[in-house]
Amino acid sequence: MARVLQLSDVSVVRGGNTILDSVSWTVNDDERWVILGPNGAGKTTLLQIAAAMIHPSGGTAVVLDDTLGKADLFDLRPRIGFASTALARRIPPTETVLNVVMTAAYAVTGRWNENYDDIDTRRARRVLAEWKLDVLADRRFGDLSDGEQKRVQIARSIMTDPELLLLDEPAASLDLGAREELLQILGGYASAPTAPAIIMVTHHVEEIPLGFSHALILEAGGIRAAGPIHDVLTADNLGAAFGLELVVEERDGRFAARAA
Ligand SMILES: Nc1ncnc2c1ncn2[C@@H]1O[C@H](COP(=O)(O)OP(=O)(O)OP(=O)(O)O)[C@@H](O)[C@H]1O
Repeated sequence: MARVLQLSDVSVVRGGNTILDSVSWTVNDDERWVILGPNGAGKTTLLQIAAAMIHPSGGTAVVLDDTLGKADLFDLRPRIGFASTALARRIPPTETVLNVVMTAAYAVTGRWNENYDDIDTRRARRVLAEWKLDVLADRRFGDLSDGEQKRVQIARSIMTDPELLLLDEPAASLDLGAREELLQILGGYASAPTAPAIIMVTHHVEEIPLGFSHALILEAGGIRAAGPIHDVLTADNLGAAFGLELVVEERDGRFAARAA
């Protein structure tokens, strides 16, 4: 077991607002975490720290082996897979699905004329097949459905075989069928012994795939609860974070929540 993320007293201050406040959190390489919390709690900001996209205003953040603020991020970034709607908006809609996934090998968005090795092409095609996208390889990204685009984003984020995979609301805006299809593939991926450490932000416990082992509930920039998923995703913890009485149920590894 190796540590992939270690935050010690991390704070993030933006425009005079404390967005994260003294967050201490450790993620190991055999753990798959889900982060939940109300709008504005700081979930995306926490993910940006883990992605080495921003530095903490205070405290220490070690991502993989590098301390943010001291390390050269050029080597670190390709070791981290990241999929979010904000990143997806930067993908040219006319680019083919195969190229969207393959360009991750060069950690670029917006430059689409690199010379690719056969090995990259083969790997991209294998990743596309794993994510049930092989038949769409030559289609334009912008012509895909929301569900297909979300799968392409994740396929792109795992193309480099990352040691840490970060997913910001991968199932947001999907219809029931597309959500379940995504969760099935993601659950299979997360459950495999070879899966990297994963941190996924979501708004709904129903969107947690199988294979996720830990949960962190963020509230107003601080941690309300963090640890093994069954200890953390309780009616008490979630009810307190969201400010209402909840019933939380788990069946066959999937969670559901509703007002009491
Ligand atoms: N650059 C910034 N300057 C000032 N405030 C910011 C900045 N970036 C984010 N914030 C504020 O920090 C808070 C946390 O934002 P963040 O996006 O991390 O929350 P979140 O939990 O992901 O929210 P949501 O669930 O709505 O996506 C919000 O109140 C947001 O308005």
